[in-house]
Amino acid sequence: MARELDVIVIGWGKGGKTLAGTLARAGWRVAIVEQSEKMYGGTCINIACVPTKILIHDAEQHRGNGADADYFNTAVERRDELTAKMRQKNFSMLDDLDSVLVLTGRASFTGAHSIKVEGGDEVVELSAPKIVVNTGAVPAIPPIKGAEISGRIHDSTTLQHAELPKKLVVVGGGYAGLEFASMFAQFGSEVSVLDRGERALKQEDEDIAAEVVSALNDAGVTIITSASVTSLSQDAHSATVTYDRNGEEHQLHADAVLLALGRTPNTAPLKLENTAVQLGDKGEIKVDKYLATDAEGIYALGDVIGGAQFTYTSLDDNRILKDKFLGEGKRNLEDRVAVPSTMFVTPPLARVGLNEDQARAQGLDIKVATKKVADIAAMPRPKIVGDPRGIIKFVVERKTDQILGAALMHVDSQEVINLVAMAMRAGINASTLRDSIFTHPSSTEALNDVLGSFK
Ligand SMILES: Cc1cc2nc3c(=O)[nH]c(=O)nc-3n(C[C@H](O)[C@H](O)[C@H](O)COP(=O)(O)OP(=O)(O)OC[C@H]3O[C@@H](n4cnc5c(N)ncnc54)[C@H](O)[C@@H]3O)c2cc1C
Ligand SMILES: NC(=O)c1ccc[n+]([C@@H]2O[C@H](COP(=O)([O-])OP(=O)(O)OC[C@H]3O[C@@H](n4cnc5c(N)ncnc54)[C@H](O)[C@@H]3O)[C@@H](O)[C@H]2O)c1
Repeated sequence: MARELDVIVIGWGKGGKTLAGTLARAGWRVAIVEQSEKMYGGTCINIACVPTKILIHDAEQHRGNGADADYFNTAVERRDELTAKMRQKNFSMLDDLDSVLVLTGRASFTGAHSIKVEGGDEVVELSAPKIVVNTGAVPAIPPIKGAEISGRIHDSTTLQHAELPKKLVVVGGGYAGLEFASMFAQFGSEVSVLDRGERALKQEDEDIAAEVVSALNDAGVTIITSASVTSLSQDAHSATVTYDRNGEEHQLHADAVLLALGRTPNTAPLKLENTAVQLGDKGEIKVDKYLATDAEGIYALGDVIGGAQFTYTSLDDNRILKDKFLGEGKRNLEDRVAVPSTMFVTPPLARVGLNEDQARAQGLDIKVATKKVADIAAMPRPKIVGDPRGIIKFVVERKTDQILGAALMHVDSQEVINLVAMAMRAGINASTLRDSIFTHPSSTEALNDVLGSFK
Protein backbone atom coordinates (compact mmCIF):
# COMPACT_ATOMS: atom_id res chain seq x y z
CA MET A 1 0.00 0.00 0.00
CA ALA A 2 1.32 3.40 -0.96
CA ARG A 3 1.68 5.88 1.86
CA GLU A 4 -0.50 8.97 1.22
CA LEU A 5 0.80 12.50 1.58
CA ASP A 6 -0.31 15.98 0.57
CA VAL A 7 2.81 16.68 -1.47
CA ILE A 8 5.96 14.81 -2.50
CA VAL A 9 9.13 16.72 -3.39
CA ILE A 10 11.62 14.70 -5.47
CA GLY A 11 15.18 15.99 -5.06
CA TRP A 12 16.62 18.16 -2.31
CA GLY A 13 17.35 21.23 -4.42
CA LYS A 14 17.20 24.83 -3.26
CA GLY A 15 13.64 25.44 -4.40
CA GLY A 16 12.27 22.05 -3.34
CA LYS A 17 13.71 22.01 0.15
CA THR A 18 12.49 25.54 0.84
CA LEU A 19 9.01 24.71 -0.43
CA ALA A 20 8.93 21.45 1.56
CA GLY A 21 9.69 23.33 4.80
CA THR A 22 7.11 26.05 4.08
CA LEU A 23 4.32 23.58 3.27
CA ALA A 24 5.14 21.43 6.30
CA ARG A 25 4.97 24.46 8.58
CA ALA A 26 1.58 25.25 7.00
CA GLY A 27 0.37 21.80 8.13
CA TRP A 28 0.79 19.82 4.92
CA ARG A 29 2.00 16.21 5.09
CA VAL A 30 5.20 16.39 3.05
CA ALA A 31 7.69 13.79 1.80
CA ILE A 32 11.10 14.82 0.45
CA VAL A 33 13.13 12.22 -1.41
CA GLU A 34 16.88 12.53 -1.93
CA GLN A 35 18.84 9.87 -3.77
CA SER A 36 22.10 10.25 -1.82
CA GLU A 37 22.86 10.94 1.83
CA LYS A 38 25.86 12.92 0.57
CA MET A 39 23.45 15.32 -1.17
CA TYR A 40 21.07 16.46 1.60
CA GLY A 41 20.79 20.17 0.86
CA GLY A 42 21.28 19.63 -2.89
CA THR A 43 23.92 20.42 -5.48
CA CYS A 44 24.76 23.97 -4.38
CA ILE A 45 26.00 23.30 -0.87
CA ASN A 46 27.54 19.88 -1.55
CA ILE A 47 29.28 19.96 -4.93
CA ALA A 48 28.76 23.33 -6.59
CA CYS A 49 28.41 26.95 -5.40
CA VAL A 50 29.60 26.68 -1.81
CA PRO A 51 32.50 24.21 -2.07
CA THR A 52 33.85 25.89 -5.22
CA LYS A 53 33.65 29.34 -3.67
CA ILE A 54 35.49 28.12 -0.55
CA LEU A 55 38.28 26.80 -2.78
CA ILE A 56 38.25 29.97 -4.90
CA HIS A 57 38.54 32.11 -1.78
CA ASP A 58 41.50 30.11 -0.51
CA ALA A 59 43.13 30.05 -3.96
CA GLU A 60 42.94 33.85 -3.99
CA GLN A 61 44.84 33.94 -0.69
CA HIS A 62 47.60 31.67 -2.01
CA ARG A 63 50.90 33.47 -2.22
CA GLY A 64 53.50 31.33 -3.91
CA ASN A 65 54.67 29.84 -7.13
CA GLY A 66 53.90 26.46 -8.57
CA ALA A 67 51.40 23.78 -7.57
CA ASP A 68 51.35 23.76 -3.75
CA ALA A 69 49.68 20.47 -2.79
CA ASP A 70 49.87 21.10 0.99
CA TYR A 71 48.13 24.45 0.69
CA PHE A 72 45.49 22.94 -1.61
CA ASN A 73 44.86 20.02 0.77
CA THR A 74 44.32 22.41 3.68
CA ALA A 75 41.75 24.32 1.60
CA VAL A 76 40.06 21.01 0.74
CA GLU A 77 39.83 20.12 4.45
CA ARG A 78 38.22 23.48 5.21
CA ARG A 79 35.76 22.92 2.35
CA ASP A 80 34.86 19.45 3.63
CA GLU A 81 34.31 20.66 7.20
CA LEU A 82 32.06 23.51 6.12
CA THR A 83 30.01 21.52 3.60
CA ALA A 84 29.53 18.67 6.12
CA LYS A 85 28.13 21.18 8.65
CA MET A 86 25.82 22.68 6.03
CA ARG A 87 24.62 19.23 4.92
CA GLN A 88 23.79 18.26 8.52
CA LYS A 89 22.00 21.58 9.09
CA ASN A 90 19.98 21.16 5.88
CA PHE A 91 19.00 17.62 6.85
CA SER A 92 17.84 18.71 10.31
CA MET A 93 15.88 21.67 8.93
CA LEU A 94 13.45 19.22 7.34
CA ASP A 95 13.92 16.04 9.36
CA ASP A 96 13.13 17.89 12.61
CA LEU A 97 9.69 18.90 11.32
CA ASP A 98 6.97 16.44 12.46
CA SER A 99 5.03 16.63 9.22
CA VAL A 100 8.03 15.90 6.96
CA LEU A 101 8.96 12.38 5.91
CA VAL A 102 12.58 12.31 4.70
CA LEU A 103 13.42 9.38 2.45
CA THR A 104 16.84 8.52 1.06
CA GLY A 105 16.64 6.67 -2.24
CA ARG A 106 16.03 7.17 -5.94
CA ALA A 107 12.50 8.21 -6.86
CA SER A 108 10.67 7.24 -10.03
CA PHE A 109 7.07 7.63 -11.13
CA THR A 110 4.81 4.57 -11.07
CA GLY A 111 1.69 6.50 -12.06
CA ALA A 112 0.18 9.95 -12.40
CA HIS A 113 0.21 10.58 -8.64
CA SER A 114 2.48 7.86 -7.29
CA ILE A 115 6.18 7.16 -7.00
CA LYS A 116 8.46 4.49 -5.66
CA VAL A 117 11.66 5.16 -3.80
CA GLU A 118 14.46 2.63 -4.13
CA GLY A 119 17.32 2.76 -1.65
CA GLY A 120 19.40 -0.28 -0.74
CA ASP A 121 17.08 -3.32 -0.52
CA GLU A 122 14.05 -1.26 0.38
CA VAL A 123 11.32 0.00 -1.90
CA VAL A 124 8.83 2.52 -0.49
CA GLU A 125 5.69 3.54 -2.35
CA LEU A 126 4.17 6.98 -1.92
CA SER A 127 1.26 8.83 -3.44
CA ALA A 128 0.09 12.43 -3.32
CA PRO A 129 -2.19 14.71 -5.33
CA LYS A 130 0.77 17.06 -5.82
CA ILE A 131 4.30 16.02 -6.80
CA VAL A 132 7.12 18.54 -7.25
CA VAL A 133 10.18 17.54 -9.29
CA ASN A 134 13.43 19.25 -8.24
CA THR A 135 16.07 16.84 -9.54
CA GLY A 136 18.57 19.38 -10.89
CA ALA A 137 20.97 18.76 -13.77
CA VAL A 138 23.94 16.53 -14.58
CA PRO A 139 27.14 17.35 -16.50
CA ALA A 140 26.71 17.25 -20.27
CA ILE A 141 29.18 14.78 -21.79
CA PRO A 142 29.69 15.26 -25.54
CA PRO A 143 29.76 12.28 -27.91
CA ILE A 144 33.53 12.51 -28.33
CA LYS A 145 35.86 9.50 -28.27
CA GLY A 146 37.27 9.06 -24.74
CA ALA A 147 34.86 11.55 -23.11
CA GLU A 148 33.99 9.53 -20.01
CA ILE A 149 34.29 10.76 -16.46
CA SER A 150 36.94 8.42 -15.06
CA GLY A 151 40.59 8.54 -14.06
CA ARG A 152 42.11 11.79 -15.29
CA ILE A 153 39.01 13.01 -17.15
CA HIS A 154 36.83 14.94 -14.72
CA ASP A 155 33.60 16.84 -14.30
CA SER A 156 33.33 19.71 -11.82
CA THR A 157 32.52 17.30 -8.97
CA THR A 158 35.29 14.74 -9.42
CA LEU A 159 37.98 17.38 -10.05
CA GLN A 160 37.25 18.94 -6.66
CA HIS A 161 38.14 15.57 -5.12
CA ALA A 162 41.28 14.86 -7.14
CA GLU A 163 44.90 15.72 -6.31
CA LEU A 164 46.03 19.21 -7.28
CA PRO A 165 47.07 18.84 -10.94
CA LYS A 166 50.39 20.31 -12.07
CA LYS A 167 48.86 20.72 -15.54
CA LEU A 168 45.13 21.08 -16.15
CA VAL A 169 43.23 21.35 -19.42
CA VAL A 170 39.72 22.79 -19.15
CA VAL A 171 37.33 22.08 -22.02
CA GLY A 172 34.59 24.75 -22.10
CA GLY A 173 34.88 28.45 -21.38
CA GLY A 174 31.58 28.99 -19.52
CA TYR A 175 30.89 29.59 -15.84
CA ALA A 176 32.37 26.41 -14.40
CA GLY A 177 35.23 26.25 -16.91
CA LEU A 178 36.55 29.77 -16.26
CA GLU A 179 35.95 29.64 -12.49
CA PHE A 180 37.95 26.41 -12.21
CA ALA A 181 40.65 27.74 -14.58
CA SER A 182 41.05 30.89 -12.48
CA MET A 183 41.02 28.92 -9.22
CA PHE A 184 43.49 26.18 -10.19
CA ALA A 185 45.86 28.72 -11.75
CA GLN A 186 45.89 30.56 -8.42
CA PHE A 187 46.58 27.28 -6.61
CA GLY A 188 49.62 27.05 -8.90
CA SER A 189 48.47 24.66 -11.65
CA GLU A 190 49.42 25.37 -15.26
CA VAL A 191 46.02 25.80 -16.90
CA SER A 192 44.88 25.85 -20.54
CA VAL A 193 41.26 26.47 -21.54
CA LEU A 194 39.89 25.19 -24.85
CA ASP A 195 36.94 27.30 -25.97
CA ARG A 196 35.04 26.68 -29.19
CA GLY A 197 34.07 30.38 -29.55
CA GLU A 198 35.98 32.75 -31.83
CA ARG A 199 36.72 34.77 -28.73
CA ALA A 200 36.44 33.98 -25.03
CA LEU A 201 33.23 35.09 -23.26
CA LYS A 202 31.48 35.84 -26.54
CA GLN A 203 28.24 36.62 -24.68
CA GLU A 204 29.94 39.71 -23.20
CA ASP A 205 30.90 42.99 -24.90
CA GLU A 206 34.44 42.85 -26.25
CA ASP A 207 35.89 45.32 -23.73
CA ILE A 208 34.50 43.35 -20.78
CA ALA A 209 35.63 40.00 -22.18
CA ALA A 210 39.12 41.42 -22.81
CA GLU A 211 39.40 42.53 -19.18
CA VAL A 212 38.45 39.06 -17.89
CA VAL A 213 40.87 37.40 -20.30
CA SER A 214 43.62 39.77 -19.15
CA ALA A 215 43.01 38.81 -15.49
CA LEU A 216 43.02 35.12 -16.37
CA ASN A 217 46.25 35.58 -18.34
CA ASP A 218 47.76 37.40 -15.31
CA ALA A 219 46.99 34.30 -13.26
CA GLY A 220 48.76 32.17 -15.85
CA VAL A 221 45.75 30.77 -17.73
CA THR A 222 46.18 30.22 -21.48
CA ILE A 223 42.92 30.45 -23.44
CA ILE A 224 42.80 28.78 -26.83
CA THR A 225 39.75 29.89 -28.83
CA SER A 226 38.13 28.33 -31.94
CA ALA A 227 39.20 24.97 -30.51
CA SER A 228 37.01 21.98 -31.10
CA VAL A 229 37.93 18.88 -29.11
CA THR A 230 37.95 15.73 -31.26
CA SER A 231 39.14 13.07 -28.81
CA LEU A 232 40.43 12.39 -25.31
CA SER A 233 42.71 9.64 -24.10
CA GLN A 234 44.61 8.79 -20.93
CA ASP A 235 47.15 6.41 -19.43
CA ALA A 236 48.77 6.00 -16.02
CA HIS A 237 50.90 9.13 -16.49
CA SER A 238 48.79 11.72 -18.30
CA ALA A 239 45.73 12.61 -20.30
CA THR A 240 45.81 13.85 -23.89
CA VAL A 241 43.30 16.20 -25.46
CA THR A 242 43.23 16.32 -29.24
CA TYR A 243 41.54 19.31 -30.82
CA ASP A 244 40.98 20.94 -34.16
CA ARG A 245 41.78 24.63 -34.63
CA ASN A 246 41.16 26.16 -38.04
CA GLY A 247 41.51 22.79 -39.76
CA GLU A 248 44.75 21.80 -37.98
CA GLU A 249 45.05 19.07 -35.37
CA HIS A 250 46.74 19.90 -32.04
CA GLN A 251 47.31 18.05 -28.76
CA LEU A 252 47.66 19.07 -25.12
CA HIS A 253 48.93 16.77 -22.35
CA ALA A 254 47.90 17.21 -18.74
CA ASP A 255 47.55 15.50 -15.35
CA ALA A 256 43.84 16.24 -15.40
CA VAL A 257 41.15 17.34 -17.84
CA LEU A 258 37.93 19.10 -16.82
CA LEU A 259 34.88 18.81 -19.06
CA ALA A 260 32.72 21.87 -18.33
CA LEU A 261 30.30 21.87 -21.24
CA GLY A 262 27.02 22.73 -19.59
CA ARG A 263 24.57 20.73 -17.51
CA THR A 264 21.63 18.67 -18.79
CA PRO A 265 18.28 18.51 -16.94
CA ASN A 266 18.23 15.37 -14.80
CA THR A 267 15.13 13.42 -15.79
CA ALA A 268 16.46 10.04 -16.93
CA PRO A 269 15.82 8.04 -13.73
CA LEU A 270 12.34 9.50 -13.15
CA LYS A 271 10.38 7.22 -15.52
CA LEU A 272 8.34 10.19 -16.69
CA GLU A 273 6.82 7.95 -19.36
CA ASN A 274 4.47 6.79 -16.59
CA THR A 275 3.04 10.32 -16.49
CA ALA A 276 1.81 12.93 -18.98
CA VAL A 277 4.87 15.13 -18.31
CA GLN A 278 6.43 16.36 -21.58
CA LEU A 279 10.09 17.14 -22.22
CA GLY A 280 11.47 19.97 -24.36
CA ASP A 281 14.23 19.84 -27.00
CA LYS A 282 17.04 20.00 -24.45
CA GLY A 283 15.55 17.30 -22.24
CA GLU A 284 14.08 19.84 -19.83
CA ILE A 285 10.70 19.27 -18.16
CA LYS A 286 8.23 21.55 -19.95
CA VAL A 287 6.36 23.83 -17.56
CA ASP A 288 4.02 26.78 -17.95
CA LYS A 289 4.79 30.11 -16.34
CA TYR A 290 3.31 28.84 -13.06
CA LEU A 291 5.67 25.80 -13.13
CA ALA A 292 2.88 23.32 -13.87
CA THR A 293 3.86 20.45 -16.19
CA ASP A 294 1.52 18.90 -18.75
CA ALA A 295 0.50 16.35 -16.10
CA GLU A 296 -2.20 17.46 -13.68
CA GLY A 297 -0.76 17.83 -10.16
CA ILE A 298 2.90 17.52 -11.21
CA TYR A 299 5.13 20.60 -10.98
CA ALA A 300 8.83 21.16 -11.60
CA LEU A 301 11.39 23.74 -10.54
CA GLY A 302 15.11 24.52 -10.61
CA ASP A 303 17.67 23.33 -13.17
CA VAL A 304 15.43 20.50 -14.38
CA ILE A 305 13.14 22.98 -16.21
CA GLY A 306 15.97 24.36 -18.39
CA GLY A 307 16.68 28.10 -18.58
CA ALA A 308 19.01 29.87 -16.17
CA GLN A 309 20.76 27.43 -13.84
CA PHE A 310 21.35 29.29 -10.61
CA THR A 311 20.54 28.54 -6.99
CA TYR A 312 18.66 31.80 -6.60
CA THR A 313 16.44 31.15 -9.63
CA SER A 314 15.53 27.79 -8.11
CA LEU A 315 14.75 29.65 -4.87
CA ASP A 316 12.58 32.07 -6.81
CA ASP A 317 10.78 29.15 -8.49
CA ASN A 318 9.88 28.06 -4.96
CA ARG A 319 8.16 31.42 -4.43
CA ILE A 320 5.96 30.76 -7.47
CA LEU A 321 4.84 27.38 -6.14
CA LYS A 322 4.39 28.74 -2.63
CA ASP A 323 2.06 31.39 -4.03
CA LYS A 324 0.24 28.76 -6.08
CA PHE A 325 -0.29 26.38 -3.14
CA LEU A 326 -0.74 28.82 -0.26
CA GLY A 327 -1.40 32.21 -1.83
CA GLU A 328 -3.19 33.81 -4.74
CA GLY A 329 -1.52 31.85 -7.56
CA LYS A 330 -0.50 35.04 -9.36
CA ARG A 331 3.29 34.95 -9.12
CA ASN A 332 4.89 33.54 -12.27
CA LEU A 333 8.08 33.39 -14.32
CA GLU A 334 7.21 36.60 -16.18
CA ASP A 335 7.52 38.58 -12.91
CA ARG A 336 11.24 37.85 -13.00
CA VAL A 337 13.22 40.83 -14.31
CA ALA A 338 16.80 42.03 -13.96
CA VAL A 339 18.21 38.72 -12.72
CA PRO A 340 21.90 39.25 -11.94
CA SER A 341 24.69 36.69 -12.17
CA THR A 342 28.31 36.47 -11.09
CA MET A 343 31.15 34.47 -12.55
CA PHE A 344 33.62 33.98 -9.71
CA VAL A 345 36.84 34.49 -11.60
CA THR A 346 39.31 36.81 -9.84
CA PRO A 347 38.19 39.55 -9.57
CA PRO A 348 34.60 38.46 -10.17
CA LEU A 349 32.52 39.46 -13.18
CA ALA A 350 28.95 40.35 -12.21
CA ARG A 351 26.33 41.36 -14.72
CA VAL A 352 22.68 42.16 -15.14
CA GLY A 353 20.38 43.13 -18.01
CA LEU A 354 21.48 44.03 -21.52
CA ASN A 355 25.05 44.56 -22.63
CA GLU A 356 25.97 47.26 -25.14
CA ASP A 357 25.92 44.91 -28.15
CA GLN A 358 22.47 43.59 -27.23
CA ALA A 359 21.03 47.07 -26.65
CA ARG A 360 22.37 48.34 -30.00
CA ALA A 361 21.09 45.22 -31.78
CA GLN A 362 17.63 46.08 -30.42
CA GLY A 363 17.95 49.58 -31.91
CA LEU A 364 17.74 51.28 -28.50
CA ASP A 365 19.01 54.84 -28.12
CA ILE A 366 21.59 54.39 -25.36
CA LYS A 367 24.37 56.14 -23.53
CA VAL A 368 27.27 54.11 -22.20
CA ALA A 369 29.64 54.73 -19.30
CA THR A 370 32.78 52.61 -19.04
CA LYS A 371 35.69 52.99 -16.65
CA LYS A 372 38.63 50.86 -15.66
CA VAL A 373 38.65 50.31 -11.90
CA ALA A 374 42.26 51.49 -11.64
CA ASP A 375 41.16 54.88 -13.06
CA ILE A 376 38.34 55.47 -10.55
CA ALA A 377 39.93 57.70 -7.92
CA ALA A 378 36.84 57.67 -5.71
CA MET A 379 36.91 53.86 -5.36
CA PRO A 380 39.78 53.06 -3.01
CA ARG A 381 38.41 49.71 -1.79
CA PRO A 382 39.98 47.53 -4.55
CA LYS A 383 43.33 49.25 -3.94
CA ILE A 384 42.98 48.68 -0.19
CA VAL A 385 42.47 44.94 -0.66
CA GLY A 386 45.28 44.78 -3.19
CA ASP A 387 43.46 44.05 -6.44
CA PRO A 388 42.69 47.22 -8.44
CA ARG A 389 41.98 45.31 -11.66
CA GLY A 390 38.69 45.36 -13.51
CA ILE A 391 36.19 47.43 -15.41
CA ILE A 392 32.70 48.86 -14.86
CA LYS A 393 30.22 49.49 -17.62
CA PHE A 394 26.66 50.81 -17.60
CA VAL A 395 24.19 50.84 -20.50
CA VAL A 396 21.40 53.39 -20.00
CA GLU A 397 18.45 54.45 -22.15
CA ARG A 398 19.20 58.03 -23.20
CA LYS A 399 15.66 59.40 -23.07
CA THR A 400 14.44 57.84 -19.83
CA ASP A 401 17.76 57.54 -17.96
CA GLN A 402 16.71 53.99 -17.03
CA ILE A 403 19.49 51.46 -16.48
CA LEU A 404 19.28 48.73 -19.12
CA GLY A 405 22.25 46.73 -17.96
CA ALA A 406 25.61 46.69 -16.23
CA ALA A 407 28.80 44.65 -16.17
CA LEU A 408 30.95 45.01 -13.07
CA MET A 409 34.29 43.30 -12.83
CA HIS A 410 36.06 44.10 -9.58
CA VAL A 411 36.42 42.95 -5.99
CA ASP A 412 32.99 42.86 -4.30
CA SER A 413 31.13 43.03 -7.63
CA GLN A 414 29.03 40.02 -6.54
CA GLU A 415 27.55 42.35 -3.88
CA VAL A 416 27.28 45.61 -5.82
CA ILE A 417 25.40 43.95 -8.69
CA ASN A 418 22.47 43.19 -6.37
CA LEU A 419 22.07 46.91 -5.70
CA VAL A 420 22.11 47.70 -9.42
CA ALA A 421 19.57 44.94 -10.13
CA MET A 422 17.32 46.24 -7.36
CA ALA A 423 17.53 49.76 -8.83
CA MET A 424 16.54 48.37 -12.24
CA ARG A 425 13.56 46.51 -10.78
CA ALA A 426 12.43 49.51 -8.77
CA GLY A 427 12.81 51.90 -11.73
CA ILE A 428 15.49 53.95 -9.97
CA ASN A 429 17.25 55.83 -12.76
CA ALA A 430 20.96 56.26 -13.38
CA SER A 431 21.12 59.86 -12.07
CA THR A 432 19.46 58.92 -8.77
CA LEU A 433 21.88 56.04 -8.31
CA ARG A 434 24.79 58.36 -9.21
CA ASP A 435 23.73 60.87 -6.53
CA SER A 436 23.07 58.33 -3.77
CA ILE A 437 24.98 58.21 -0.50
CA PHE A 438 27.21 55.13 -0.20
CA THR A 439 29.53 54.11 2.62
CA HIS A 440 33.25 54.72 2.35
CA PRO A 441 35.54 53.04 1.56
CA SER A 442 33.34 50.62 -0.39
CA SER A 443 33.17 49.29 -3.92
CA THR A 444 29.65 50.71 -4.29
CA GLU A 445 31.12 54.22 -4.31
CA ALA A 446 32.21 53.58 -7.88
CA LEU A 447 28.60 54.25 -8.90
CA ASN A 448 28.94 57.93 -7.83
CA ASP A 449 31.77 58.25 -10.31
CA VAL A 450 31.02 55.91 -13.24
CA LEU A 451 27.40 57.02 -13.57
CA GLY A 452 28.65 60.58 -14.05
CA SER A 453 30.76 59.71 -17.09
CA PHE A 454 28.30 58.87 -19.89
CA LYS A 455 29.20 59.27 -23.53
C1 LIG B 1 30.61 23.80 -10.28
C2 LIG B 1 29.32 24.59 -10.15
C3 LIG B 1 29.33 25.79 -9.48
C4 LIG B 1 28.15 26.52 -9.36
N1 LIG B 1 28.20 27.71 -8.72
C5 LIG B 1 27.07 28.43 -8.59
C6 LIG B 1 27.08 29.67 -7.90
O1 LIG B 1 28.12 30.14 -7.45
N2 LIG B 1 25.91 30.34 -7.76
C7 LIG B 1 24.74 29.84 -8.25
O2 LIG B 1 23.69 30.47 -8.06
N3 LIG B 1 24.69 28.68 -8.93
C8 LIG B 1 25.83 27.96 -9.09
N4 LIG B 1 25.79 26.76 -9.75
C9 LIG B 1 24.48 26.27 -10.24
C10 LIG B 1 23.67 25.70 -9.06
O3 LIG B 1 24.45 24.76 -8.36
C11 LIG B 1 22.40 25.05 -9.57
O4 LIG B 1 21.72 25.94 -10.43
C12 LIG B 1 21.49 24.70 -8.41
O5 LIG B 1 22.15 23.94 -7.44
C13 LIG B 1 20.28 23.93 -8.95
O6 LIG B 1 19.44 23.60 -7.89
P1 LIG B 1 18.12 22.78 -8.10
O7 LIG B 1 17.14 23.36 -7.17
O8 LIG B 1 17.75 22.68 -9.52
O9 LIG B 1 18.46 21.30 -7.62
P2 LIG B 1 19.75 20.61 -7.06
O10 LIG B 1 20.36 21.37 -5.95
O11 LIG B 1 20.60 20.25 -8.21
O12 LIG B 1 19.14 19.32 -6.38
C14 LIG B 1 18.68 18.22 -7.07
C15 LIG B 1 18.75 17.06 -6.11
O13 LIG B 1 17.94 16.01 -6.61
C16 LIG B 1 18.56 14.79 -6.31
N5 LIG B 1 17.97 13.81 -7.24
C17 LIG B 1 18.11 13.77 -8.59
N6 LIG B 1 17.36 12.77 -9.11
C18 LIG B 1 16.72 12.19 -8.07
C19 LIG B 1 15.82 11.11 -7.96
N7 LIG B 1 15.38 10.44 -9.04
N8 LIG B 1 15.38 10.75 -6.73
C20 LIG B 1 15.81 11.42 -5.63
N9 LIG B 1 16.66 12.45 -5.68
C21 LIG B 1 17.11 12.84 -6.88
C22 LIG B 1 20.04 15.08 -6.51
O14 LIG B 1 20.85 14.16 -5.81
C23 LIG B 1 20.15 16.49 -5.95
O15 LIG B 1 20.50 16.52 -4.59
C24 LIG B 1 26.94 26.02 -9.90
C25 LIG B 1 26.94 24.77 -10.57
C26 LIG B 1 28.11 24.08 -10.69
C27 LIG B 1 28.10 22.76 -11.42
N1 LIG C 1 28.90 31.47 -10.44
C1 LIG C 1 27.84 30.83 -10.88
O1 LIG C 1 26.71 31.29 -10.74
C2 LIG C 1 28.01 29.51 -11.58
C3 LIG C 1 29.24 28.83 -11.56
C4 LIG C 1 29.35 27.62 -12.23
C5 LIG C 1 28.26 27.10 -12.88
N2 LIG C 1 27.08 27.78 -12.85
C6 LIG C 1 25.88 27.26 -13.53
O2 LIG C 1 26.10 25.94 -13.94
C7 LIG C 1 25.87 25.83 -15.34
C8 LIG C 1 26.85 24.83 -15.91
O3 LIG C 1 28.16 25.41 -15.98
P1 LIG C 1 29.06 25.13 -17.26
O4 LIG C 1 30.25 26.01 -17.21
O5 LIG C 1 29.24 23.67 -17.40
O6 LIG C 1 28.08 25.56 -18.45
P2 LIG C 1 28.00 26.90 -19.32
O7 LIG C 1 26.76 26.78 -20.08
O8 LIG C 1 28.23 28.11 -18.49
O9 LIG C 1 29.26 26.80 -20.29
C9 LIG C 1 29.45 25.71 -21.14
C10 LIG C 1 30.43 26.12 -22.24
O10 LIG C 1 30.77 24.97 -22.98
C11 LIG C 1 30.67 25.26 -24.37
N3 LIG C 1 30.34 23.99 -25.04
C12 LIG C 1 29.23 23.26 -24.92
N4 LIG C 1 29.33 22.13 -25.66
C13 LIG C 1 30.54 22.15 -26.23
C14 LIG C 1 31.27 21.26 -27.09
N5 LIG C 1 30.75 20.09 -27.50
N6 LIG C 1 32.51 21.61 -27.45
C15 LIG C 1 33.05 22.77 -27.03
N7 LIG C 1 32.44 23.65 -26.22
C16 LIG C 1 31.19 23.34 -25.83
C17 LIG C 1 29.59 26.31 -24.47
O11 LIG C 1 29.74 27.06 -25.64
C18 LIG C 1 29.85 27.14 -23.21
O12 LIG C 1 30.80 28.13 -23.43
C19 LIG C 1 26.02 27.24 -15.90
O13 LIG C 1 25.19 27.44 -17.00
C20 LIG C 1 25.62 28.12 -14.76
O14 LIG C 1 24.25 28.42 -14.84
C21 LIG C 1 26.93 28.97 -12.22
